Amino acid sequence: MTEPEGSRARRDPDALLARAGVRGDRNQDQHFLVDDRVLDRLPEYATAFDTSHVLEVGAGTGGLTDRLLADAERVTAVERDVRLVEFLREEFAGAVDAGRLDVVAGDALDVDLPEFSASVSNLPYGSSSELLFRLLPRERPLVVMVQAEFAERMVADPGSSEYGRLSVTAGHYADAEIVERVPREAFSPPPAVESAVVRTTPRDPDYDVPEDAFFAFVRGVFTQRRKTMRNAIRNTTHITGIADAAAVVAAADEDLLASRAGELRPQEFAALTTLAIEDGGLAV
Ligand SMILES: C[S@@+](CC[C@H](N)C(=O)[O-])C[C@H]1O[C@@H](n2cnc3c(N)ncnc32)[C@H](O)[C@@H]1O
Repeated sequence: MTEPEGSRARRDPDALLARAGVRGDRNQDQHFLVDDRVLDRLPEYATAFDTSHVLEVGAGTGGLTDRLLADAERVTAVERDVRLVEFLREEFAGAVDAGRLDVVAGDALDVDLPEFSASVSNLPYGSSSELLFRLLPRERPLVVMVQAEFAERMVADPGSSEYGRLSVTAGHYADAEIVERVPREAFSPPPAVESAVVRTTPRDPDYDVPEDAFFAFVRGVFTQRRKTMRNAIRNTTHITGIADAAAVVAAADEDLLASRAGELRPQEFAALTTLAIEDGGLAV
């Protein structure tokens, strides 16, 4: 009989790599976590959350999957590399047969995602941004390993050089914090740069705005982050979808118009988006 995952010693990540018979391919964003202490800590960052169904994006050789199965009732692990999908299904056959693990083969940007209660993932760095734009709107807690510089952009405050569209998006959906920095040596092969673990806790924003219009506005004006908002609004109608930029500029607060996108708080973008809808013909 297969031992229940919760009661067994954790799998050695080097042994998993050896059994899988693969080497991480940098071109496929394959940097496997081989530091036991980091692997053990990742699920601990999610202990305050509902872990009845944990989503793991990019399961690799299963070092993290193994730790997640120890705590979670169910895990869905998405993996794009078919060799690794086959390996995971064999290595974790007991959990698969028990209905506790579903290994989904495919690109996490395209596959149908389940109704997960939280996600704990060592994300493929090349797709971190698109993956977060997919995961954050699901309004579930996330514990994600990303490049350190990316993590800093996620948690950045207005006025800092790291503040941008990613910070506004993360801040719209959640409180985001860096909980750990992880050196390159924790991975095989080591990535080019340091990594960090970010935890996001979902909450409602303290403003009310139609989301599609808000994100179209934010996406547009950040393409002109060196310009004042007055010029950014005028120059980006092809991205924002504003029909009458002059009307928005005429109605907007002078201080906001003289600022740059990197200085505005999410609620100020929301106020300008509302003007763009009411006066500038921005569709919702
Ligand atoms: C950084 S590795 C993490 C592996 C494992 N979770 C670990 O911590 O050791 C990222 C994994 O995501 C897979 N991957 C890359 N892009 C992907 C995508 N778009 N969708 C699903 N998996 C992807 C890679 O094959 C790789 O196994």
